[in-house]
Amino acid sequence: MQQAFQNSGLDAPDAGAVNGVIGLSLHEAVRRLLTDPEQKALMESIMQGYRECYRVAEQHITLYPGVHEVLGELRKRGYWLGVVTGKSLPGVKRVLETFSLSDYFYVIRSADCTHSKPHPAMVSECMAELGIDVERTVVVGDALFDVQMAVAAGVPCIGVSFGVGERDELLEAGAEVVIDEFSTLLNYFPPLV
Ligand SMILES: O=C(O)COP(=O)(O)O
Repeated sequence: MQQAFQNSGLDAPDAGAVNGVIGLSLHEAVRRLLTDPEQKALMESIMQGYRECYRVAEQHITLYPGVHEVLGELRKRGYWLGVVTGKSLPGVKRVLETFSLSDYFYVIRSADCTHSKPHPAMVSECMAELGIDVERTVVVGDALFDVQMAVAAGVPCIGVSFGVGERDELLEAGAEVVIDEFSTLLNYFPPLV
């Protein structure tokens, strides 16, 4: 993001500010970082610059340890998994395909198709598509916007400490618990079948 701002002739926002918009749609993230978000041409230029930088950077994405094992076990235990993301649909599909994760997820909502987090739409739409209600849904997320989205949707949220957000801010925003390792998730999802 910092590079994208510089490529558009602007000062780079500081790292803390960039960290604070992770999870939002690209449009909303840039809007919040710009001092004058009314400058439409500038918005477009930064967004385009970001996409180009991101395509280079995404080649270095790695998975947290145990992701395949945990997702496979959750599926085996009878849980229906979905992804709700600030990424674009092509972006999230590329990640899922690159890491052979697509088959774990029954439903995907991305911020280019509906409202950005922290609006509850992505969670609500996933529940509607799967035909399940708030009593049988849990959001797992690493960012403040994930917890805020879950709260707005009326769904409990398990926070994770190894991503964007700080433990305390996730708990303060309403996360039920914050876990430190991906595999700990299994403690909260006993077998359904
Ligand atoms: O990593 C991103 O690009 C956005 O984060 P998210 O997928 O948790 O919304």
